[in-house]
Amino acid sequence: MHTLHLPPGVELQHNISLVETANGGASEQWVDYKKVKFYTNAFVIINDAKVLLGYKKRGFGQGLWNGFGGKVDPGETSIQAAQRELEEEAGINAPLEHCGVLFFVVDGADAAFNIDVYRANEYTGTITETDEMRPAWFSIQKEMLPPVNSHTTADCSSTSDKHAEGLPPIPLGQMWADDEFWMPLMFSGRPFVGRADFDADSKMLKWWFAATPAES
Ligand SMILES: Nc1nc2c([nH]c(=O)n2[C@H]2C[C@H](O)[C@@H](COP(=O)(O)OP(=O)(O)OP(=O)(O)O)O2)c(=O)[nH]1
Repeated sequence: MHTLHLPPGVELQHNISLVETANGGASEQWVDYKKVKFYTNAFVIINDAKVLLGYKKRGFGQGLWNGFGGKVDPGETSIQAAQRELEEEAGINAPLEHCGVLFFVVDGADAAFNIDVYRANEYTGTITETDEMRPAWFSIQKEMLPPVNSHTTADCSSTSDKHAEGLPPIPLGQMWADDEFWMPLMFSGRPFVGRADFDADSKMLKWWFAATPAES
């Protein structure tokens, strides 16, 4: 297998084999960055049918739907930060599992974001709106499942699952533009890495994603 050329900032924690799943953008070059800050982003996914997102009411990413997360504080591990942020922003606890790493650069920002992405299939507690986030459930539309799975999902459309009945589909038009590339990898349980660069107006300039090979 040929060696993948990882974009600057994307590092592999383990020696896993990866296949490229997406790349593109009008820019030739990746945006330069001087330092890196560490963040988390967590998703609760029930029965592969619905996902909990939060509407960001203020601050960075205001007006967008996203998982729950934020900065890793000094003295905290990434998983501790992910659990704390999920509780602070949605009022719940969940057995989070690491599922991917996203490297995110905004042109002109002082630091790049290294985002550990987590998922869980269950949660405890009462989902609660906070000053920062308004949580809501969305059904996982079939298009968010990778094509390789389409033959296995044809007879059991996730949107017809009783857990997702009546829910709106994931609002990709009101989310960060890179999410459509890696969310399907998260839903299919394929560990992923990727990088997305944005200009100051949140337009995506360049992107690259890879994941472990899909099971055939
Ligand atoms: N889905 C998605 N999330 C992203 C992208 N870029 C990006 O920073 N995020 C996430 C990572 C974090 O969960 C969140 C930014 O964190 P934040 O702005 O809430 O962090 P913060 O420092 O205010 O956190 P806090 O500790 O004050 O809660 O946005 C992206 O391209 N897609």
